[in-house]
Amino acid sequence: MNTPGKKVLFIVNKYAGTGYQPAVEGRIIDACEQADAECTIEFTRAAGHAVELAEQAPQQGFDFVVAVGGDGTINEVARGALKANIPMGLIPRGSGNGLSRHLGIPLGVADAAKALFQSTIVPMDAFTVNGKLSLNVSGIGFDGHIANLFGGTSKRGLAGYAKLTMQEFFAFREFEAEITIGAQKSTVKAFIIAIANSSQYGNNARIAPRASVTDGLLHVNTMKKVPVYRVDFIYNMFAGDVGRTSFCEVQEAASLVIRTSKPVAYHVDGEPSGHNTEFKIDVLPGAIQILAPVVGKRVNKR
Ligand SMILES: Nc1ncnc2c1ncn2[C@@H]1O[C@H](COP(=O)(O)OP(=O)(O)OP(=O)(O)O)[C@@H](O)[C@H]1O
Repeated sequence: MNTPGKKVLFIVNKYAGTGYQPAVEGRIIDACEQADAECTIEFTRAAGHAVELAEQAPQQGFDFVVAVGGDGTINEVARGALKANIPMGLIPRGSGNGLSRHLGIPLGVADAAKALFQSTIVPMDAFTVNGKLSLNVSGIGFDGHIANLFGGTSKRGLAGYAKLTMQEFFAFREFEAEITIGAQKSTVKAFIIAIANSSQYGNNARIAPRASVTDGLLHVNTMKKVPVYRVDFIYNMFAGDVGRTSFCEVQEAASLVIRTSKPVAYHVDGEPSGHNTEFKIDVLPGAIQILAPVVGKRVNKR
C-alpha cells in the first residue's frame, strides 16, 4: 500500500486486554514516521465512542482508521468504518485477539504498526446477528452465557475467563434449537452454536479451522456438551482439529435463522448481548475494507 502522506486515525481503547502501556503511543508514532504517514491518536472515552470516531474520520480528512484494542474495539471501529466507507486496520491489544490472529497480524504493537503500512486493502466479509454487526465469532448458548457473566465482572484476562468457565460449565444445560438454512430445517440439541467468520475465538482456540473471511460464507458449528473426561477435545480445538471430533457439526451458510424454545444467552464478537429465542444471521460479503498483511496466505486460506 502506498502510505506516504496518508492521514491515519488510531482509535485506542486503554481498557482492552490486561491494561494500557504508555509505550504503545511511541511505537505507533515511530511506525507512522517510518512510513511517512500522518498520525493522530484518539483514546476512547466510553463504550461506543470508537463507533463515532470511525464514522467521522472521512469528514476529518483521514484516509484510514486503525482499531487499537480487542475484538470489542475492532467491532466498534468496524461499525463506524462500515457506515463511513473507510478502510480500517488493526493493532491487537485485547485478551484473545481472534480476528488479528486469523489475519496473521503480529501481536506486538511495534510489529503490528509496521505491518499496517505493508498491508493491502482486502474486502472482508462481516455478518449480522439480529441486526448487530459481527466480524469474528458470535455464539448462542454457553459462550453467550459466559460473555453475559464476564461482561459484568471487573476481572478480565484469560485467567478470569477460565475460572468463570469452569464454575459455570457443570450447571449449564444443552438447549434445543431449530436451524433453518434456505429450505433445510434441522433440530439440534446444543451446548453452543458458534457462528464463525474467522477461524477462531482468540488465543488460537479454533472453533472453525477451515473458515475464510473472504468466501461469503459463515461456519455454523453446533457443539455438544463435552464430558469433562474428554479433555482431549480442548487439545483438538487448539490444534485446529475440532471438525473431526464427534462433538461438533459444522455447516456452511450465507444466511440462517436459529430458533430456540426458551430464551438463550448470546454474544456478538464476545460482547454480551442478553437473551433471545430467534437469531437471524446474514453474511455481508466483502463489506469491510480491512488492511491485511498476508493476502493469499491466511486471508484466503480454507
Ligand atoms: N473508555 C472506555 N471506558 C470503558 N469502556 C470502554 C472504553 N472504551 C471502550 N470500552 C469498551 O471496552 C470493552 C472491551 O474492549 P475490547 O473487547 O476491545 O477488549 P477486551 O475485551 O479486553 O478484548 P477481547 O475482546 O480480545 O477479549 C468494549 O465493550 C468497549 O466498548
